[in-house]
Amino acid sequence: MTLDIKICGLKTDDALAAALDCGASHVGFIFFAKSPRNVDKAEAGRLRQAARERAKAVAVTVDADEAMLDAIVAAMEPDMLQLHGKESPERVSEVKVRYKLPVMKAFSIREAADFDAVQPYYGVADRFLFDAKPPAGSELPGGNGIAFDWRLLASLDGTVDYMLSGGLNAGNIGEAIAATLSRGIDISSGVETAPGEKSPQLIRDFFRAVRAARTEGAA
Ligand SMILES: O=C(O)c1ccccc1NCC(=O)[C@H](O)[C@H](O)COP(=O)(O)O
Repeated sequence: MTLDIKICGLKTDDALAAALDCGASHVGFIFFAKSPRNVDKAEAGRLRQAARERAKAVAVTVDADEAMLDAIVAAMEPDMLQLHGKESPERVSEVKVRYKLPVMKAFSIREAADFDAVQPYYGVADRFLFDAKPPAGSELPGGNGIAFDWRLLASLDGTVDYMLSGGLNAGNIGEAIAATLSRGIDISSGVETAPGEKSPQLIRDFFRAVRAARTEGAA
């Protein structure tokens, strides 16, 4: 089974190049002013050119309105939209129709009951992203570098297409892959030296750890 790998919160040419050279399937750009990973629309449009034909460019937004989404879509021509706020199923549908793009809907998970919120989005969102619930006081719905209990994912039907996210890094990705049926993984702060500062070396280390875990799992 292939495993999609999304490197999120990219802002620089060297980090993007490392992600693409390592074989990232998805590269994410954050449009959220309070995030240290927030990127200017035009800059994201410039950066995403390198990803064409190599990886899917994902625009990550939080409860964005039409004006903001229109501007992002026009400036960077994403391949996918990641909705990381409290967007309702109706809103996800509207966004899909308006932009004719696949939508990945993010959910914050801390306990089993958090998966109850996912049900109304089946058949609406194209993919799910399960991330850890932000810690108290965090202004960021994502990118907090904390993991949730992956055993909770066992309650999901095996056909659910999701990306596992939250607090992944080269040290724990082997355990994460072994513990879940995830078809995709998503990482941000685990390949940073400081909030928003992606490290090409940490990106390479992460991919090396993924490859080692997959080889081990296949043996
Ligand atoms: O990363 C951010 O700063 C961010 C801000 C607002 C909404 C979403 C955000 N990130 C979304 C992602 O897809 C991250 O990769 C995901 O939350 C995992 O982050 P991390 O735990 O740091 O690996």
